[in-house]
Amino acid sequence: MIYTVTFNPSLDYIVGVDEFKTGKVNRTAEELILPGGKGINVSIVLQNLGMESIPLGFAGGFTGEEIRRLMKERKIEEQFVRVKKGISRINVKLRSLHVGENGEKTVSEESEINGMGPEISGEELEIFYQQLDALQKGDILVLAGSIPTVLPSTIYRDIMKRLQKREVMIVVDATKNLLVNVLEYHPFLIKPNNYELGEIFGVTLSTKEDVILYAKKLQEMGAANVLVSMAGDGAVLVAEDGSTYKSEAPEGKVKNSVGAGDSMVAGFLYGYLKFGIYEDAFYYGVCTGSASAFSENLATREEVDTLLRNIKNRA
Ligand SMILES: Nc1ncnc2c1ncn2[C@@H]1O[C@H](COP(=O)(O)OP(=O)(O)OP(=O)(O)O)[C@@H](O)[C@H]1O
Ligand SMILES: O=P(O)(O)OC[C@@]1(O)O[C@H](CO)[C@@H](O)[C@@H]1O
Repeated sequence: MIYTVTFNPSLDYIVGVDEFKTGKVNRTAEELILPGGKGINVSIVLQNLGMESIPLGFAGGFTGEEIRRLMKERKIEEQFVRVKKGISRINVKLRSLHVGENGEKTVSEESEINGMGPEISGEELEIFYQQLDALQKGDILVLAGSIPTVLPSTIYRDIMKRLQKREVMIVVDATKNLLVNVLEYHPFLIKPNNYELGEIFGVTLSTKEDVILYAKKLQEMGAANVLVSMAGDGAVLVAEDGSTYKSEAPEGKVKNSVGAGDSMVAGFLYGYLKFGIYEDAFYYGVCTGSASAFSENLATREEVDTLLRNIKNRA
């Protein structure tokens, strides 16, 4: 079974404002509320692609209940620990829409305000650890997203240490120390974007050649596969068998890029589990990421297949 972990789930309040102006009253032209948080997004996209997973994590308050309801509506069997203090966060995703002369709207800028999230007590954390203790050989665990500030930045590492003898395949999508700390436990896959990769080494990375160079450094530090996303510029993969892959992003009109990176993780996992070939996994990842960016919601099976067909025709 695939388990995804979201320590800090959210309700994503996605609003579009025509020509957004700071310091003024702006009114929404579009709005959408979606369950969010990186692990949750991975579970939703896996489900869209036809693969089951169980979301784990923590949810609290009325927002936590709404996140659970939205998962149920999608027929995803979450097992979130209910927390008593505080509420799950509401993350605001603001899109400024440029209205062209013909009335056509394009996203000109995307800004985000992510909330803090509830407290997690020692007891609540212990329930979560007991859930992890039930994982077995062959299970897959996706650790994705930020953690509430009350938790230590070694938490992903602590989880991997606890599971190290279980032969569980682990994927980590996190930033800075949360990511660097896990490398000695050899995650199967990590997926920083090029800014996050550069941040780790104190450099700015914009070309694919430089990205490959630094992705290899993370591989030397312990990661098996390093997938680096570069938003509209595509992605690179440095795979554990020594091969590297580069791809431009498929062409399309961006509607909502929130969750594109999570979709890429889901697509890569799906492709790898289905075909066992890194090249296929890579292109599944790229096309699933872009399919989400090109749609209001997260990528559907049909949207991914269309982009995959186009990318294959181009090669
Ligand atoms: N503007 C875009 N045009 C085409 N494809 C895109 C665009 N933005 C994202 N993608 C696709 O999605 C993948 C992941 O995007 P990105 O690098 O933005 O991930 P991320 O930074 O982890 O995003 P997030 O944290 O919002 O999920 C890219 O490699 C690309 O395939
Ligand atoms: O604050 P974090 O955990 O880093 O990111 C949370 C978040 O921005 O990530 C997802 C998109 O990747 C959204 O659904 C969610 O709001």
